[in-house]
Amino acid sequence: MNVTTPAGLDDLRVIGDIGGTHARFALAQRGAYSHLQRVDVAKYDSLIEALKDYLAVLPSGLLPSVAVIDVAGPVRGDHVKMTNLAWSFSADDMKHRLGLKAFRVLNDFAAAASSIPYLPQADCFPIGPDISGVKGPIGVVGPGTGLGVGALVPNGDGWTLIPGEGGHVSLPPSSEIEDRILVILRKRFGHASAERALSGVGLVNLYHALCEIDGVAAAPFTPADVTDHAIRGTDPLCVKAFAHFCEMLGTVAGDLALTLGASGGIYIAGGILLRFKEAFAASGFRTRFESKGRFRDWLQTVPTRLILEESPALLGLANVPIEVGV
Ligand SMILES: Nc1ncnc2c1ncn2[C@@H]1O[C@H](COP(=O)(O)OP(=O)(O)OP(=O)(O)O)[C@@H](O)[C@H]1O
Repeated sequence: MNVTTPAGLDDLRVIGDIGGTHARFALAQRGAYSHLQRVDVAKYDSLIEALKDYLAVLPSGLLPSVAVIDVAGPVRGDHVKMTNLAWSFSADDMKHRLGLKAFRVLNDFAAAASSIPYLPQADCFPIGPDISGVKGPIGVVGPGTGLGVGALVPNGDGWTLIPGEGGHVSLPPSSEIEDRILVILRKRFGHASAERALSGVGLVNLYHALCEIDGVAAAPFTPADVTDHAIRGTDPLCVKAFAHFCEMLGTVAGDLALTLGASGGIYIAGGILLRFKEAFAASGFRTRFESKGRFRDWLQTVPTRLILEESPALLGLANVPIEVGV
């Protein structure tokens, strides 16, 4: 007989947040997690190798019976393929090979969104006015290796999770210079998605486009070089690239708020901006977020917050329900 435990929070679960650059593994039970380990995904050819290495060094007696994993990419059915990493797997096959009772896979920004109700206030840094007491749908957007987008919609006492691929919406330019940036990115990529500008590589794409517009040779900068020069003010085109990055993110976040009717707020996640919270708060992000013509008044009531937790998805994975067959 197949009995199901609706939440499955009592089972010791191994959780994993698999990004395009790092994977973070931990153990979770009753909504809290411990034994966090971050690994470089480039060191492994597959998820099972990385997961087995993590499980092998756990203290004896800690044997998870279920797994809840998120990946950067769409999750449709049993076979999962990541967008920015050459890993693919079958959830059912993983369950059997690891001898687990259940193996659930979510999109990484669905996992990040599901953490919002559990995030301590200290981990939410207001960008713009500190608006509290809001209710309603919540959006999450996060530049990292790619651009992740997810949402939570209130449903009775709980939430419905909306995974999507909002990082691949078309890039919305909102000024003459951004129109020119868009033309350059479209020539290069065909479809110029938001992710082409709003990610680690996107920062470099913006810098290159600005060099082309100014007719100067681009230096071989990494994303970290671009932000380093921007924050220290040592390269004017890096300063501009970071400014456009924040403003374009404001446009995308405002679009998400309007599309969802996100009166509960828009949260910014991802590994890039939490390194620069003051510079981000001082940027044109919030002004751009509110610049939506007749909807400015409404957007002024919507909070925008930077998540300071490095991997909010883990908190989401520790709390999502999982059906455990016994
Ligand atoms: N200081 C920095 N400034 C700008 N971009 C950076 C910086 N450090 C890393 N990045 C870029 O951020 C992206 C994500 O790297 P990060 O180290 O945040 O990994 P992560 O948190 O595991 O993200 P993901 O889950 O997307 O893999 C990469 O494209 C990387 O080049």
